[in-house]
Amino acid sequence: MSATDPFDFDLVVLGGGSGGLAGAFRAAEYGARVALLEPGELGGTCVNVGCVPKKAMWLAADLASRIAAAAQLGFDVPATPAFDWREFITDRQRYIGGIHESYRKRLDRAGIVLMPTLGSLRDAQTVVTGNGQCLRARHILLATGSSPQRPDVPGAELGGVSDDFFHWSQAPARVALVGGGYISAELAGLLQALGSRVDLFVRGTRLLSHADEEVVAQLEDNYCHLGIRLHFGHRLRAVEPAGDGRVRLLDEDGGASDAFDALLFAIGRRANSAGFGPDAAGVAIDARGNVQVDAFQNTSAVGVYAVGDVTGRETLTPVAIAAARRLMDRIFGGQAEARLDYGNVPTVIFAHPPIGGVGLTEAQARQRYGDAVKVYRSRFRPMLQALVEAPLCSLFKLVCVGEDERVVGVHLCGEAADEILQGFAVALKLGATMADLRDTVAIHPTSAEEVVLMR
Ligand SMILES: Cc1cc2nc3c(=O)[nH]c(=O)nc-3n(C[C@H](O)[C@H](O)[C@H](O)COP(=O)(O)OP(=O)(O)OC[C@H]3O[C@@H](n4cnc5c(N)ncnc54)[C@H](O)[C@@H]3O)c2cc1C
Ligand SMILES: NC(=O)c1ccc[n+]([C@@H]2O[C@H](COP(=O)([O-])OP(=O)(O)OC[C@H]3O[C@@H](n4cnc5c(N)ncnc54)[C@H](O)[C@@H]3O)[C@@H](O)[C@H]2O)c1
Repeated sequence: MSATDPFDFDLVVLGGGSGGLAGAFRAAEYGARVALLEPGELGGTCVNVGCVPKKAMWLAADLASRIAAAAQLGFDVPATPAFDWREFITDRQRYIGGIHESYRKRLDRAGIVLMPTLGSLRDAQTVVTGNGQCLRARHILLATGSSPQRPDVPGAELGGVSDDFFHWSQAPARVALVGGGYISAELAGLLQALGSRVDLFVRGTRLLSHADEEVVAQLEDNYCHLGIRLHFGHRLRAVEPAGDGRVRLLDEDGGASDAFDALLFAIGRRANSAGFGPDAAGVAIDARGNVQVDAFQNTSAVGVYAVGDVTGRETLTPVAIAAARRLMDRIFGGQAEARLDYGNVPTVIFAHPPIGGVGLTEAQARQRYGDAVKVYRSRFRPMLQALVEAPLCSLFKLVCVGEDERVVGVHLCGEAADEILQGFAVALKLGATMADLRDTVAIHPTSAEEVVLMR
């Protein structure tokens, strides 16, 4: 702080996860003096108990399926190979340790002051650290993320949440998952592939209510073929012990489930908005606990901003990162209109096979454009599945509107959907039409070519 500058920092960031780190680095690139407060491991949910360890487990599960396919195709490998989960986790955690280390080095190089502490707001320009130190800040970024929820039913403490899953050291023989969203869909596929028998208990009538219904139905069909048991319309009343450390689910109709070795709840997350003292700075929180922000990530307190899961908007890592970077471009980079366009965010669920989409689902498009909607679809067996004579199918679907058949939705369920979607998300954002796709020469033989060959 200079004699004339009342501020210790140009920016103080609460939270060293996806959004907080991205904001801190971008601000420092513009020459801002930045402090980052993070009481836990750098990288937040994504790096430690989210995207990264999840994708590692997904890769292990994908390998298991491919080894099984190899056994059918003449390779001298066992059809159900032994998997040393503990050894894999050691490798996974070493990889994550490398990410922590690289963040630490980058923070050092960027001159960002890292404080291993919780922060709270005293007012809109003052952050108090865990040991009572006051930091005067010209700007404050809230990037405190979210936490997994448990249902409010008797016995809920007998189940775990996704954070607990990442501490497991083996595949339980029988696993129950409660919830029909991203995490349930992902963990069901990977646990089944790694040797567990999975039952999925869903309150509604389908998985993944945000995604295209027909494409989700294809995933559900594939899951049934893989032996995952789907229980729709399940209203959980309680969880009770079933002996030997196992548990049983009781439903509101008086039914009782089989006994399970492990139970995980994946029923959504709640913003970490209570702990940093929003009231002291006049930061408004909505009824669901999310920090309210406008289109420029401004909270109701001048000079205080929020990005990522704590805002409850499109709670995905790349969204938190993009929102934080654009915010810093605006505050420190002189780009007065910089803000994230929350439309057409592509998203992938790392199920088996993966499922992803960008733009409007068919139902959303019909609601908005009525009869002007035209849908193209291709259902096919990828070559590897056909070679091993497995019943698993892919479904790729394009949602178009108007006479020029502008593509407003791309929805893919199938092998490599996770890698294929990104490029088509660019095409959709640029306003591609069916004619543009058809005018693009296919890459053969791939799954991706189906997108440009639809008639
Ligand atoms: C199991 C799982 C899998 C996921 N998979 C994907 C995926 O494949 N792709 C994807 O895009 N997204 C995925 N997500 C979502 C993604 O992880 C989040 O959207 C993303 O991490 C949000 O970033 P964030 O910066 O808002 O919060 P976080 O990454 O959660 O970081 C918040 C940080 O703030 C810290 N903190 C909290 N309170 C304070 C305080 N008062 N002061 C200082 N620090 C504080 C916390 O310790 C934490 O480190 C997944 C999530 C889960 C749970
Ligand atoms: N691949 C990815 O990008 C990825 C992966 C995992 C998580 N995430 C992010 O993390 C968020 C949280 O994931 P999630 O799966 O916990 O939440 P979710 O919002 O995706 O799904 C929650 C599910 O739980 C159900 N539910 C809610 N309350 C319930 C209750 N009391 N009893 C039974 N069911 C209940 C909902 O109907 C819904 O099906 C996601 O919304 C997503 O933004 C992203």
